[in-house]
Amino acid sequence: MKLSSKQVTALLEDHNLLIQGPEAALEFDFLHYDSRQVQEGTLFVAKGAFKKAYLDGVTGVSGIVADQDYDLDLPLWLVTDTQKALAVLSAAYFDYPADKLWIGAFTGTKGKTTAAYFAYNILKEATKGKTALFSTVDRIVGPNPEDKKKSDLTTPESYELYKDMARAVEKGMTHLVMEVSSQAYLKNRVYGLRYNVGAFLNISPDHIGPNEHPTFADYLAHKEMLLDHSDQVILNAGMDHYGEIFERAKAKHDLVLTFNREGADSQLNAKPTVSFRSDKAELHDSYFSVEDLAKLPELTELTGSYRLNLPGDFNEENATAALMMAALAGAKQRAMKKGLDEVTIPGRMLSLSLPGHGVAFVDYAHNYASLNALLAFAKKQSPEGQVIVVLGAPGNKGVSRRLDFAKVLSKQADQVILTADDPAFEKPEDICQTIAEAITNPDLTIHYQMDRIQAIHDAVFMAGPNDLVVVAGKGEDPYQKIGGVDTPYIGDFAVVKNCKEALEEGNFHN
Ligand SMILES: CC(=O)N[C@H]1[C@@H](OP(=O)(O)OP(=O)(O)OC[C@H]2O[C@@H](n3ccc(=O)[nH]c3=O)[C@H](O)[C@@H]2O)O[C@H](CO)[C@@H](O)[C@@H]1O[C@H](C)C(=O)N[C@@H](C)C(=O)N[C@H](CCC(=O)O)C(=O)O
Ligand SMILES: Nc1ncnc2c1ncn2[C@@H]1O[C@H](COP(=O)(O)OP(=O)(O)OP(=O)(O)O)[C@@H](O)[C@H]1O
Repeated sequence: MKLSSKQVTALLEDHNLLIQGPEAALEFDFLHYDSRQVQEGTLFVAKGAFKKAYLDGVTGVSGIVADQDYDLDLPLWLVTDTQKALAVLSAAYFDYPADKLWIGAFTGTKGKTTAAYFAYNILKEATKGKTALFSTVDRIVGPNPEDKKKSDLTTPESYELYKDMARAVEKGMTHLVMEVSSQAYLKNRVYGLRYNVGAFLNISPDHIGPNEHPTFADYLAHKEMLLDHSDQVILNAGMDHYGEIFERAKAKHDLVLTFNREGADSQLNAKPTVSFRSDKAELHDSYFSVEDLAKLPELTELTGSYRLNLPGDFNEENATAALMMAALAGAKQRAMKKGLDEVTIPGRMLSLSLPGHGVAFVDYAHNYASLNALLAFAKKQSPEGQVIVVLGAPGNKGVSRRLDFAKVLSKQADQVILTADDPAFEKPEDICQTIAEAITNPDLTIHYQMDRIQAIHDAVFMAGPNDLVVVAGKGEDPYQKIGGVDTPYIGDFAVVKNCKEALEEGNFHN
């Protein structure tokens, strides 16, 4: 893969990004945006919080794309937007891999990872293993263990995005399911990228603050951009702000596919394209049915009953979106049923029965909307027992979550053990104190245990046979952020599993 200076100039001109470029005819063997990755013959894109000092002593850069003249004695392409420039150049450098893949994208405040795993599992089945997944948890570019790596961002930098797409194409993948964060649009990581299908799951205030979105309106506007860049769109007709989001979708699409729970209030007085209903909600899985009310030819495989290998009524919503996306990609019902029947997602709604101590859920819920959905489900499932929650809140970020958690706990929990959750540079005791002080329900029993492993043990120990233990916030995260360090942690699910094993061996003591 190479780029010529002529190509670079033409690409930047085509996208109206070029202010001024060099005359010399050059050939670049490599493209990058990080000085630590430079190789011989690199065209370097200086983006974001780049500092000239990063290139001190670095050899190999033979041209630079920047939005200012760093006085580097290198051929310079001066551009209006370096992030867009990186996206455009990366797509070309990796030979436009997006054009060789069917791409389905999910956005929303909650459920992106879950719905993406559902659609991936179905499409993997439907395409006989030729589906890739770019999620917050894993990036999977092929069928073998070495084709899977942990993600650093929900939606990667454009360069990484196209690099991994190219790897997926090289490995024979034909389909890709990905998550698209609002930040990806804000930072132009997905500038110029089109999706075959884009699904909008829900929206509630989140990601508002320094380095993210200045306001909710800005957050929503960036999420809505997915609708402009998708050939077909799927909307949850039950979500907040549906009217506005529907209008935005309608402006670009003759047909907007929608879904809603059977019997839910119809927003905009319109019947959704697809409805779903719970048939049986269990503690470890759920059974639900989906109906294509609009009788669209592209959704003929959809109508039917499904078993979802995960509990949570909100997951039926995620699953319906995933089923619609898979149907639009041409999946057959057999693949849809099998995909959902077998799916598991790292750290999302993992459940374990604890002999004599009820059932435990380990879940990644870490903001108001997700904790509320999770505890509402848990409360519904344990009419005879108590909901015992183990949680904390992170330090030095998302401070408003502390009050949000107190609000949800006050409504939906019977006991809470407040503990550490990525305290960073704050004291977990202080964070827990803030949560406790905002709890308004005098009947909610509050315990404190800063050692997270011990806190989970305590919760299991105090749970009776009809109780539910909910361990929220970290899922299977393998570390705790303490000070500036990612301190290894065995993960909430492993702790609960150890408790279960000890209970089974009659060896569980507190
Ligand atoms: C605010 C934001 O989006 N920042 C992202 C952005 O940072 P940036 O461009 O300023 O890059 P930087 O890391 O500060 O460094 C500046 C430039 O200098 C380069 N550099 C840096 C050091 C060096 O020695 N040499 C060098 O050349 C870097 O490669 C970079 O190009 O680009 C970086 C990758 O190029 C991202 O890692 C970084 O995400 C940060 C880590 C982040 O936490 N982002 C969060 C807010 C985020 O994007 N979250 C969403 C999820 C939202 C959701 O859950 O819905 C996501 O999509 O993950
Ligand atoms: N449709 C939904 N509505 C409300 N809560 C949900 C929904 N789907 C999932 N959740 C809750 O949110 C948590 C996070 O889900 P998931 O990781 O799928 O969302 P996400 O959009 O990828 O989140 P993030 O942006 O924080 O990574 C889950 O563990 C669950 O508790």
